Amino acid sequence: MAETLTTVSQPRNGLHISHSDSDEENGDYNQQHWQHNENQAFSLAGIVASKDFEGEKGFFSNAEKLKEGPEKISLVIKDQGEDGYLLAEARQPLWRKVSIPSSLINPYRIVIILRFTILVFFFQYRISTPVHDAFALWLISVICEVWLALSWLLDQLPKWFPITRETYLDRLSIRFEEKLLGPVDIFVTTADPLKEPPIITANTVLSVLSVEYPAEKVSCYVSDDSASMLLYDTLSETAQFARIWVPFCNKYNIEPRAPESYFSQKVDYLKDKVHPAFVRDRRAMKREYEEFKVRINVLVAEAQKKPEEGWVMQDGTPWPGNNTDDHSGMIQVCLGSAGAPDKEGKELPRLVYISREKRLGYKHHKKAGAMNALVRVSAVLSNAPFLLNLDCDQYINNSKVLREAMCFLMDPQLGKKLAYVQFPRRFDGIDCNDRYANHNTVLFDINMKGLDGIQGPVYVGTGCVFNRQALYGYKPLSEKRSKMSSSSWPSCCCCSGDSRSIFDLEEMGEELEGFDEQEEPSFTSKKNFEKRFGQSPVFIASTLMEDGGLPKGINSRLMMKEAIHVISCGYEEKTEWGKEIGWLYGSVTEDILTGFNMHCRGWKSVYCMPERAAFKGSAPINLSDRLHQVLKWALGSTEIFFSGYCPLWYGYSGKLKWLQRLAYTNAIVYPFTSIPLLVYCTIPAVCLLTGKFIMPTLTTLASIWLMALFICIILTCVLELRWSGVSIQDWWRNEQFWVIGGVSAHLFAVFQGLLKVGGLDTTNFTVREKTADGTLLGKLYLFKWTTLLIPPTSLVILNMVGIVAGISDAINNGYDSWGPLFGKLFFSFWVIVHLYPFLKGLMGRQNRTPTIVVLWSILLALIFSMIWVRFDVFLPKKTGPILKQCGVDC
Ligand SMILES: O=c1ccn([C@@H]2O[C@H](COP(=O)(O)OP(=O)(O)O[C@H]3O[C@H](CO)[C@@H](O)[C@H](O)[C@H]3O)[C@@H](O)[C@H]2O)c(=O)[nH]1
Ligand SMILES: [Mn+2]
Repeated sequence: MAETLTTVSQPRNGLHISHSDSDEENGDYNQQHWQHNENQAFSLAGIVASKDFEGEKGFFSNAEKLKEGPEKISLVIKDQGEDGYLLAEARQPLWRKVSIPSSLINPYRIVIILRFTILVFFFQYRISTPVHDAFALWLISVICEVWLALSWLLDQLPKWFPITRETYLDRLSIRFEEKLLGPVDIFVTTADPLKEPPIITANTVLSVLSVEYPAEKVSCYVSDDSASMLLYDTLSETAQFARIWVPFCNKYNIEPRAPESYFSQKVDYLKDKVHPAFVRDRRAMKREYEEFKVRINVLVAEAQKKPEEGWVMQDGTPWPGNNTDDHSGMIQVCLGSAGAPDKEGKELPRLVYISREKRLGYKHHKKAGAMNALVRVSAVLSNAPFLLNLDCDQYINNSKVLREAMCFLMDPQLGKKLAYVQFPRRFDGIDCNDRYANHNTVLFDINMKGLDGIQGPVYVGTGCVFNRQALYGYKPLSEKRSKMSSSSWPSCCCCSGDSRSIFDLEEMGEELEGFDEQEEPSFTSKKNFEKRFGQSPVFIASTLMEDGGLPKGINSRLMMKEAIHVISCGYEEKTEWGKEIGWLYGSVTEDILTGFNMHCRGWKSVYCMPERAAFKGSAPINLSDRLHQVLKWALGSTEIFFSGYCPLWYGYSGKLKWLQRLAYTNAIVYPFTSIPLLVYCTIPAVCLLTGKFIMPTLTTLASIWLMALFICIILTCVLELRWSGVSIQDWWRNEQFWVIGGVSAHLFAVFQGLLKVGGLDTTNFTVREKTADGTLLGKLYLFKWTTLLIPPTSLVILNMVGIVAGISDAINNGYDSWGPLFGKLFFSFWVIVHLYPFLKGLMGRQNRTPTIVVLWSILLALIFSMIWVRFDVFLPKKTGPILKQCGVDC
């Protein structure tokens, strides 16, 4: 293969070799490359705590001189000629937008319009025909109907342009040599080793370390908000185990690369493809993994009881994090380039343990705060241009996932405007019926595809690859720093030309003090940068490196010192962190808020659904935990609603597309729909009990409107399922859980949100508990009482009583009343059917089906006994008047 090697130096906005005329939406061909000074800080070993700097004693036993200067990047351009094919192939786009076939989408759109039109006529009829003997009931139900219809519209419109996308990983490899792929910093957040078992985190970390990507381009940062020595020890063990696990993964190209889930898969050794060497190695590896697990379990067991004098590290020094809420920042490089090749001598990705400083009196802002600390510390230590964010229980299930993301992020056109690539969340260990709609299929397979066709999917908190620059509060590249004097940098007067030179560390020599000796003009802009990013010159310098990489000329000791500095608890004071940059504070759903702010700035996002699920995580599978999770999300939304960031009135100066705004509005106001929902679930019971109804006797025209409406509702659903490929069962689960969550968690969220606004609520969410044995469903039947259960329980009882009362009443009043009763019963059954999974959850495990059967039997028994009683009453009733007459007469 003839190759021409061309060396190019680094231009500002990436190098444009070719001449494509295709537009951004199709990912045209241009070359881009990434300059990266790898591993500078990773030759360090030893735990670093901020207090150690106070005494100025170095912790860096084997601190290494840095490699000098940025490496020049070689671009390989395949020669024309026999390899013309490759060149042609490399010029092809890296991804393609796949529209939904118009035969599927157009009928869907037509039905939506039809449904909307019919709704208008329906409401015209509803409003013009009040029920006079039940006016209040009628009024309430009409208000609820209008409200629900609006919420439907809010949910429906953003699904107008659904798309899917296709990536071409082979073209990515042809176009970008391994060396040219963009480096990625991967963040794993943990907060509590008791609720988040270390073995789960270890699995996530192992899946990261063995990801199919050049090892020198991957750094894994594990954030530990609990400052637990258990996690720290676990990571050291994990680093050791990675030395044999990673080569095994690469050798046999296995999936997934999280050992727990890999070994729980069945392998058919009788299949002819299985090589004997593989069988042998797999067995050996399985044994190794079991031993690894035993070691972790020993650590966990040891960690159960904290010694009085606190934890002590292996070398005898006390553990700096003995007080979880008040401790210094800690950084430990568990795997670095220097001393950490794998068993076969190949380089491993870097693995860094981070525990940010915590002090009493400083808000730590939970996950968002942890993420921001990670953004800064990684900027100082590796500064990869891309970031992947994972919860500790979300492992990489598709080892090519980083390449998938690069197909978009490294696209020379789209990449400039792309804030993040979001992958769907998929889960392990959910009961096969998915009783509480944990898979969230409707969100991940319908709504997100719809958003992808507008401005991009919302950020869901995990499984998302970011463009680092998008987190720094900039607008997309075209109007970014080169025009810093404009809006985003109001008082910056001196940034003509290449802003990078302002903070070129090289000019300032190795010591940071160099920054303090800046001349006047740079000084003002330096002040602006500090106001924004905080007082770290190294960090500020790193933000100016558009393509990542570390500034040259600072040594690793300084880097570590800066790293500790940027994770100190006071670092964010008087800066824009959490307000304009990084993960935003102020809501328990920091994810929606952060993504929303990026979209407001004009960034796009992309939804990527590789065939093999990209990530997998755990989900709360029992009723109470699930309701609490939904409560947390809904409360997060109400918080945003009452904050300054409500999509109804925030960000009109920006570049948010209006359908995208509708989608965000929907994501924020949905908890409020719980109010009409609750009312509407109560109405049928009230109707049955009072014998009134929300509608007057139907005219023929009215029944036609009603029928048409029902048909349209069913049709939209059917057509939606057809274009999205979602199964009817998943959809139904989602409907059910929408009602269950609506009348419990969402409702509470609304009130707690209101209380919070009034400063009265102090709800604190702790970390959700994750189970290590994802395959065991024991927890599904775990029953914990929470107040969340009250409203749905009451609804069930109320409607059951209503049914009983209604039926007995009808029996009492003769067969004429069965007609109107049918309508009321229908609505009541509708409520009960939706709440059915809730009812099952309420029953708990003890004799699963029997209890439910018992319950139903009680209901039926009630009905029949009522019938019997009524018949009994019925007989004297008929004779009653006669008797009475008799009595009068006699
Ligand atoms: O003080 C904290 C609290 C939490 N976490 C981490 O944050 C992640 C999410 O917390 P979890 O308790 O698992 O919450 P979930 O309900 O599963 O969170 C979902 O919803 C959140 C809010 O929308 C998102 O941020 C999450 O990514 C998403 O998984 C976990 O890795 C935690 O370790 C921290 O690092 N520090
Ligand atoms: Mn989680």
